[in-house]
Amino acid sequence: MLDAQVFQRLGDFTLDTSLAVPAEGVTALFGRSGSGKSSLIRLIAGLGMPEVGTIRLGDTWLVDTRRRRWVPPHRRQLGVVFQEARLFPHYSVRGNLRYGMPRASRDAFDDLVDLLGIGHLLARTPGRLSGGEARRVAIGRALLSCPRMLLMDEPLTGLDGARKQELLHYIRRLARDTGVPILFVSHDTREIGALADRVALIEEGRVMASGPVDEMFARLDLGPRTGRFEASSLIEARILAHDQALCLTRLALPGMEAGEALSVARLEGAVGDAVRLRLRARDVGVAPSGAPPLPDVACIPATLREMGDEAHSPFVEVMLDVGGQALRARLSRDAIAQMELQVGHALQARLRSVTVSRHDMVVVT
Ligand SMILES: Nc1ncnc2c1ncn2[C@@H]1O[C@H](COP(=O)(O)OP(=O)(O)OP(=O)(O)O)[C@@H](O)[C@H]1O
Repeated sequence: MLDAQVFQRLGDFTLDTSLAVPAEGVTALFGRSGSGKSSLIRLIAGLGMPEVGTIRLGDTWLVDTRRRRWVPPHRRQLGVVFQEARLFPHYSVRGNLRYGMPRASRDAFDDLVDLLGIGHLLARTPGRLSGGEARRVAIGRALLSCPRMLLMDEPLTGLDGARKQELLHYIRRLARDTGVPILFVSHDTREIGALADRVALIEEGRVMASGPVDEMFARLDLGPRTGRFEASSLIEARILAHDQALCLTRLALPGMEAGEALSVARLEGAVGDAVRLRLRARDVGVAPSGAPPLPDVACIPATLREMGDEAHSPFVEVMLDVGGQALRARLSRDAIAQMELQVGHALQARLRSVTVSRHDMVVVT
């Protein structure tokens, strides 16, 4: 859908990369501070021009330096949302949303207002909105311009935990219900775990790996290179039951035996809904197959697929296969030696319920 190949020098920094964003879902552009995320997004949005390169959206050339082609930002059919909402302060929310809105969007107005939960804010001015509300309005305004793609540069930065969760929920709904593909810049693995379908990892001005989010989380080689990509896995679970009295939801994880469940804080979804779980490697333990159960600990039959080789560390990251999905665990060298673990061994993965917080779960259907 979007293909960019750009070269640009910015002082001592060089952006020299390719990026491909598919026509559906959420693609996260992830990298450390100073890796070139904003510079790349600016070139795509048309806020700068590469020295050399091409940017193509579907079959439309936005940039082709060899042919001296450069489409200005307002004609790129891209909706852009930045960290700060950049609303017009003297217009009401309704006025902000309608500003520059093409006729074609009139029918979509009510649905989008509904989808973003901003109906009760329409008469207010931006000064009377919370940070999260203002960003929802900014997203609405960007979408009402009928964009072919939405670019979001760290739209959740600076929001507190609850507002962040709320906005994450709305962005997920947008991606699912509007069909507009989203390119989302973030350096927060939680956000990426909750939102992204694909991840492009940028380092020193170059996208050095990209792929489906679960595969990217599962790559042992990416952890040390990115620093902040905290070792974790994304696992798709299903809601088995809710326990109102105990305020719990019971989840079935892939490969789990009948009767087993992981109990987590009560979730909103219905029985049978899929839940995306982000599990930190340090919270996953292993035990020999057939080891006795423990209260509040879920057991999943697993196979040891891969072992990391971080030298000079007391810990080793290992990759387990649970029901066909990849689960990362961080084990001490001591435990590995005592259990005589080797690739191919069958064992049990163990998860304590309390290690999975609300921020690590998102209902996806
Ligand atoms: N106009 C400019 N002139 C000189 N250097 C620049 C310019 N714009 C960006 N840079 C440098 O380019 C590098 C990449 O910056 P960029 O803002 O793209 O990084 P980023 O990944 O978005 O970082 P962050 O997560 O902190 O926002 C940085 O070293 C920055 O100092």
